[in-house]
Amino acid sequence: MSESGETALSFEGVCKQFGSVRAVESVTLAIPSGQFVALVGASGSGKSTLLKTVNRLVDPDAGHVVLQRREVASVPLARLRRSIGYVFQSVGLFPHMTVAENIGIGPRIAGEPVDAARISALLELVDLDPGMSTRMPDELSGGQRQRVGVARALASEPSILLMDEPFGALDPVTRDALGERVLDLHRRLGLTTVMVTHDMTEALLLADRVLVMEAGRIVADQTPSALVAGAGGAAAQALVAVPRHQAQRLAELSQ
Ligand SMILES: Nc1ncnc2c1ncn2[C@@H]1O[C@H](COP(=O)(O)OP(=O)(O)OP(=O)(O)O)[C@@H](O)[C@H]1O
Repeated sequence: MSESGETALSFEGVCKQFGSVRAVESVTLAIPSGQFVALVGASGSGKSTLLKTVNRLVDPDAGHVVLQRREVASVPLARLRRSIGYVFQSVGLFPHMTVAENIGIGPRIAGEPVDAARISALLELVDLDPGMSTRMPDELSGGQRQRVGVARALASEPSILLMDEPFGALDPVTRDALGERVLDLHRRLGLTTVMVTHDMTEALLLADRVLVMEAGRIVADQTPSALVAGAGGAAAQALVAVPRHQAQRLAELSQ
């Protein structure tokens, strides 16, 4: 972790309701620059909704979201989204565009197209052969597509990376390798990263800090080592019980 002490992203009393569902309920939180945060919790607890308030895919009913000292609501939408790398589970590559065109789409829309050397460098960042730049998305494996999604998210040189279940659809080996790669990029590029995941093992192994959401609220805010040591309360410990139990069973097998 290379935290500068400066706050990169903060939520102040953020609320979002859909009809009668209180998806996000009074979330107040500050994320220092350079931190890798995992956001975990049961399905429907509000993780994606909270993440989407940062790039304004969701506008809160109340409260403020502040990114790099500017309230996101006051930043022109295109500029805001260019300053944020966003990776989501379904990747959303354009099927009729090559890998290179997909990676360069953000800068191109902004009128600052990237050259072939930059595309190659971005592909290398995510461990893909630059020769893949001319392929179409349907000529890639799921893991390769997700790597292209990460390269695309990094193309505008964002300082913050938001990931919503980025590895959810991948096999465990690919998932592990890509998680390590993203952690490496997070460190090397000095990013601030917020990752939504259902996988507590992934959260514990990748993040500096784990936030647990329940019914729209943050109910635990702990380091991985504190969580493993038993901190965070009942909801957090119910999630930690899964990897703990698996680790015990594996240890028994090796005896
Ligand atoms: N656009 C929407 N319209 C109506 N309800 C919504 C909308 N988006 C989310 N919700 C509801 O808000 C609640 C929180 O949803 P959200 O997607 O943030 O949860 P989550 O923790 O990310 O869930 P999952 O882990 O299943 O992705 C859920 O009850 C969901 O049905």
